[in-house]
Amino acid sequence: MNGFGLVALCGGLAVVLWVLAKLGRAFAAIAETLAALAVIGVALWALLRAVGWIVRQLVTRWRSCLAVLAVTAWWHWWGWLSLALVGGTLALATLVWHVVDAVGFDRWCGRWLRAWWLRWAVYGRKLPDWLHACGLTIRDEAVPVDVTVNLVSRRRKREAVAQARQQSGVAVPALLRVRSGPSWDEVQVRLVPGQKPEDFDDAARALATARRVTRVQVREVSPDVVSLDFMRRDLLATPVSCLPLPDLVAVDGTGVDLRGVYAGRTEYGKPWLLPLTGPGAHTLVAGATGAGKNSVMWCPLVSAASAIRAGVVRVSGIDPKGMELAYGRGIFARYGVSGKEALDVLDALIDVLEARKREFAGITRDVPISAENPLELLEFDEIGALTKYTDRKTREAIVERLAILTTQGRALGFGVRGYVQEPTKDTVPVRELLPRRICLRVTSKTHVGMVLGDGAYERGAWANRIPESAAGVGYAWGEGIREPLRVRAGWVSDATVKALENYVTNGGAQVIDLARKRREGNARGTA
Ligand SMILES: Nc1ncnc2c1ncn2[C@@H]1O[C@H](COP(=O)(O)OP(=O)(O)OP(=O)(O)O)[C@@H](O)[C@H]1O
Repeated sequence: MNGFGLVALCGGLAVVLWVLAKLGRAFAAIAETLAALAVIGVALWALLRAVGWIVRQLVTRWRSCLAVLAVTAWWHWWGWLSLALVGGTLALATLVWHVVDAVGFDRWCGRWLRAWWLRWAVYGRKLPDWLHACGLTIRDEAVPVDVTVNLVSRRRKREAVAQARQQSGVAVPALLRVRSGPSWDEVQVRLVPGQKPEDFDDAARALATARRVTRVQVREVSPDVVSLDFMRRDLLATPVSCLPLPDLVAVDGTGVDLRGVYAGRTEYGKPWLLPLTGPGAHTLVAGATGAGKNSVMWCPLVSAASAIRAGVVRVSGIDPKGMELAYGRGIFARYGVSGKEALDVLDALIDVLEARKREFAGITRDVPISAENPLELLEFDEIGALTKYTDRKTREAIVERLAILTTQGRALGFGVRGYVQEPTKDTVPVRELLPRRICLRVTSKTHVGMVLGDGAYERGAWANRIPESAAGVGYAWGEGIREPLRVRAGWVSDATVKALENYVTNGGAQVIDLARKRREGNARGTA
């Protein structure tokens, strides 16, 4: 290579080196810019997430946020000592209030504090896990599941599982609201697409186990919101009393609303009202022996005592056992024990029904209840004894008359209430004609469906699990009750039945002598 070639080579190398150096600098500047942009981007992203979190907390937990803000502001301006003093005084005042007036405290303060605490400490933290464990989450199958479990500690493990669940596309119903009553927590959740309220019905028992309570009631609040009601305390654990008999002197009118008379207490601590007239007055009460069917019969009668006394309600009784109703015989205007006597009672009622039809046809669509046209209430104890376990002719005649009374009776002022141990269609052929159903303790899960209808057990009517010690406890469903309602009938002692008899008869039984009427009728027929 000559001198010129060498110079050209060196020159070329120098140019390449210069270009490379320029390129290196340009790349370094680009990389620096990208790194700076990445840092700014990450910082912005973190900031946005933080702002989003704060806004979410402010919206969803505004009370807690306000409390934290107030405490911080107090600390900042007036110092920790005054804050501790005020906090201590408030805590002491709350404690005294609770001790002096527990009911008032719970109503005005306790339930808010408890709801707030339960949301933070229990439902907010644990509900997503319970819902997931009970199969109440929806997983997006398109996203691969990647669960990482950290075994270091239970808390870290739970966080890791929760995070894994989030990352794996699992949609968990959102917790909307927690309310806490004296015995129930109402926890509202929003369903995720793909879920239906029935899914929660099916999981009710599993949820109860997860929360370690004996009962969970699922209520549909709106199409996509359900309330999971957790029963913390059983308000029906002890017997419920019936109403006292009215003061004889004080009663001028009847003062009884027959569309809803007191029959006991509901599991929510409210009075349980049963209609004796109007839609849904015909009632079927089912329960195994000793379940407390008679308190469902006596308690409303005690509540309607002044109306019975005033003649606005006329009670008839069919008592195949000849024991239960016989104890308050004077209360019943008509009374029968045997199949034949039962037919007499039913025929007498049908006579009144026909007479009312003739009198009111074309005048009114509903017979007004009054002393002239009283509510004719039929109490039919052990209905199965005469609708199944008797001779075929009597059985058919009784079923036929019951069908007439139940299908035509409502508008004409008649109410039929039947009590049965075995609620099969075979035993009570008129079962479907008694729309209001009450299921006390029964011996089998299938009986729950027979009494309350399909799906009642799944929706929380666990009547086969009522303990023998809880006589009078049962589930009511039908007419105006959206979810099975746990109730306990008011306990009526023998002395109260006697007092009721004495009260409504004004000291002496006023009964219609059906046998004499029949004899008179026969005599008229022969003449
Ligand atoms: N509401 C109630 N609260 C507490 N105890 C009750 C209640 N109702 C009934 N009992 C008690 O339970 C027992 C059985 O009640 P009851 O006679 O009403 O049962 P039943 O369902 O009519 O049984 P059977 O069909 O055998 O006559 C009674 O001894 C009574 O003391």
